[in-house]
Amino acid sequence: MAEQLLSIAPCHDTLPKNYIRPESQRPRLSEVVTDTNIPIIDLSSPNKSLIISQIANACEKYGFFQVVNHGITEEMLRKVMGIGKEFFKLPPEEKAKLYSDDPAKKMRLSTSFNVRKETVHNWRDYLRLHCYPLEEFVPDWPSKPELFKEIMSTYCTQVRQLGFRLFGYISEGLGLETDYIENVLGEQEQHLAVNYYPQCPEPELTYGLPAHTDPNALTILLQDQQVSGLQVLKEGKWIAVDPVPWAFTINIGDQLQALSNGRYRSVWHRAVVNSNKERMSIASFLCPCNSALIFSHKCISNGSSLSNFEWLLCFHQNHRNHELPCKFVLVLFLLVLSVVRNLTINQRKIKLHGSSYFLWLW
Ligand SMILES: O=C(O)CCC(=O)C(=O)O
Ligand SMILES: [Fe+2]
Repeated sequence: MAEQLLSIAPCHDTLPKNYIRPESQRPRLSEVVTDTNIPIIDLSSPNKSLIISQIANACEKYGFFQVVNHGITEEMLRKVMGIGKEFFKLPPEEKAKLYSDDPAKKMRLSTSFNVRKETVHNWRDYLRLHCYPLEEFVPDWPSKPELFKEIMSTYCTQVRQLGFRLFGYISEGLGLETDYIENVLGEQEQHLAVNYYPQCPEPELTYGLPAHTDPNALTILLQDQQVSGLQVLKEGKWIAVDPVPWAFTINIGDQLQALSNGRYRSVWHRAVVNSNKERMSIASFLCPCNSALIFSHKCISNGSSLSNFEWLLCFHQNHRNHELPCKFVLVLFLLVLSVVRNLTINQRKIKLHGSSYFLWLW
């Protein structure tokens, strides 16, 4: 029901019960570290091998980095942020028309994460759009605000180009051909999420988005310029990734972790909320095409064939939208496969990602 949208509901003085996390799962905001070491990489440097090595280093150590002088103009980014904010200020009846809680929908305005299944909600509304190929999806995008389609489609095209440039640097950093990752991922899907986190009466008790890794290949995030909220997990501590003016925050997703045989990490991250300012972020997700088989290159995986971890990701990618009985068979198949095949990467990683895989799948 559209009334569940936080951007429609009247302001709350206290946090409604169904947003309150159990004590042990709360964000403990006072323990968050402000680490200025999350790498900031200047993409305009004439020294390409320096860019490649900085990105490789960031991917291995952090799984996260920010890029500046990335080629997308400040004017464009201001327009995108502006139109996103305008969208969430539309009158309730306009937003209600776009509301859906069906995760299979390729254009939906929704709230929290998956309101149909979850017991505790997140303090977030979001507009989720499929963006590639544009001509297929743009006709169904919101027609208000008036310039929404025009600005967002230009933005998506530019972000895609930036993503491909980054794939080139990441491939080279792994010792592969420049176009290796682009070729493996195939005719990539691209999704966009405009995340809107309203002011929250009790930010200590809830999340905008709880800890997760991104299941796609690469995420290109435009953060709110005024308000921080993104945090990444490093060595057991949550580190705030404060916005750098008009930078993009880039993170490695699970598919690139698999492709790099775990050398580059898809890092746990979360978004927290605050009591005095609303926040917005715009995430662009580059995803392999549905038929892509993600496995690590033999140079990275020491000549081994598909590991279980890679199989999990392949199956996740290809079957995540299937109905429950089909998923059940797939999970059984995976379990048998796990036993039959000798694991080629260390057990701990497989277990960790196996469990996050099961979370997505269900
Ligand atoms: O809002 C943010 O800073 C994080 C968003 C995010 O992690 C996501 O959309 O997957
Ligand atoms: Fe994320």
